[in-house]
This record gives sequence, structure tokens and C-alpha cells, in this order.
Amino acid sequence: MTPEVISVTHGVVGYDGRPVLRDVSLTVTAGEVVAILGANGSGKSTLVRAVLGLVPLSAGSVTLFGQQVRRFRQWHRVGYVPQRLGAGSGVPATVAEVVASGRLARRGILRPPGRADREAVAEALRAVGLADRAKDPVATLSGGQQQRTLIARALAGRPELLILDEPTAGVDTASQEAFAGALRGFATDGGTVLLVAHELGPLRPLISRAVVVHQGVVAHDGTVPDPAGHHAAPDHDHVHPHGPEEPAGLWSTT
Ligand SMILES: Nc1ncnc2c1ncn2[C@@H]1O[C@H](COP(=O)(O)OP(=O)(O)OP(=O)(O)O)[C@@H](O)[C@H]1O
Repeated sequence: MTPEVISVTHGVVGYDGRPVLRDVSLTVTAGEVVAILGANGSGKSTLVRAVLGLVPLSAGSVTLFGQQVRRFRQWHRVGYVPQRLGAGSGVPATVAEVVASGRLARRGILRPPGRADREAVAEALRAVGLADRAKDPVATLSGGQQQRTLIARALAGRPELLILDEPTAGVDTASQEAFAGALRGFATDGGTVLLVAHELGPLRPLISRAVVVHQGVVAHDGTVPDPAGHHAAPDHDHVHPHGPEEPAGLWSTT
């Protein structure tokens, strides 16, 4: 049997007493590339945050690699790419420095970086097509390149599981394709991926399963549904992040 990497069982999460996830169950096994889809505000990020133990469940349970998430300590096995680099953090770090910070969970903060660390950083930069920007301050990069830097930081830790929250939202086509290539390499090497997406674009061929969250429950778990209605239009202008509620049925569930 393929080992379970993520398991959410009857998960319930709310903010200030208002339920966002009502009863969500989800299993991801090793080697799968699973996309979480759904309208704005449907609870996709909340699900990811619950998987990472960043928001508490009011009922149900989450396990990572077979361990309850609240007791999980093997964070070097997990790479996480949040929705955005902290807006205007003002830190004049270079691309290589940001990517190298992805090695901290592996090497510990007190040990200086060794050859394995340097190689992992160089490989991650190559994987996302930013090797030539390594010495540039992150602030001088485009939004898409900054997003690729975060993905390289996660890859540099050589995780077994990558969790990405809307990695390609608002990202230029070149960066989307570079990202798809990096993800393909990661999955081909046996990595497991859980990603939140609004539009899959070049990622679509990589996705082995889609989970649609709607009104706090899983409305679909299976093949990647076709984008429905206005969303499929090439000139559709997605409101992001946290725009007004979009109509239900954004992703057809049939
Ligand atoms: N920290 C928080 N405190 C209170 N409410 C929150 C918090 N985070 C999210 N919410 C609310 O929970 C609901 C689900 O939000 P969530 O970010 O999980 O949705 P999403 O599907 O990821 O949306 P998007 O596609 O816009 O990123 C929304 O109504 C949101 O306003």
C-alpha cells in the first residue's frame, strides 16, 4: 500500500466561531500531485493551514506522515510556499540568501552551510530558472521571479512533501512555466505535492487529482474538472487575493 502522507479526517475549522471547513476529509498518498480548487473564500488556504498545523481544528484530525500534526516534528520533510512574500519586507536579502534559508530545518541554525547545502541551493535555483539571478537582491525581481525564489527555497530543503498556496496566481507566463518544470522534476523524483490553485494553466498536466472545496466541504475529489462559465474565458480577470465572493460552480463538479 502506498504510504499516506497527508490525512485529514472530518476536519472542522472556524474563525471566531464562524465555521469555514465544516467536515473535510482528504487523503494524499506518496507521489500524488493534488490540487485544491474552489471559489474565493471557500476555505482552500484554511485547509492548507490546517494540514500544516497553523490553525487548530475544532473537531477531526490531521496527520502528516502518519503522525498527529500537533506532535509532528520532522518539518525538514515538508516544504511550504505561502501565498506571497511578505509585502515590502524591506530585507535586502539576495535571491541565494533567501533560497539558502530553506536549508535551515536541515542543518540547524548553528552549523555553517556545507557543500551539501550549497549544492542544494544551486540545484533549486537551476530548477526554477533563476541561477543567473542568485546574487541579485530579491527586491529587484518581478513578482513571478520572487514567487519562484520562494519555491526554490522550499525545494532547497529537499522535502518529501511540497505544499503550495496559489503558487502561480498573478505570475507571468515565463515564471508559471519555470514553476511547472520545477514541479515536474520534483514529482518525477517521487515527491508529493498539495497545491492550492485558482487556475491551473501549465500545471494542469501534472495534477493527478483535484479536490474542490465548496461551502466548507469537499464537493469533488477525482479528475481535474473543466473550468466552468466565465472563468474559462481567455480575458477573464481573476480578482485576487480575497476579492468578492464568486458564484458557486466556478469549477464544474460533474
Ligand atoms: N485569520 C482569519 N481570521 C478570520 N477569518 C478568516 C481568516 N482567514 C480566512 N478567513 C476567512 O475564512 C474564509 C476562508 O478563507 P480562505 O483564505 O481559507 O479561503 P480561500 O479559498 O483560500 O480563498 P482565496 O481563493 O481568496 O485565497 C474567508 O471568508 C476568509 O475571509
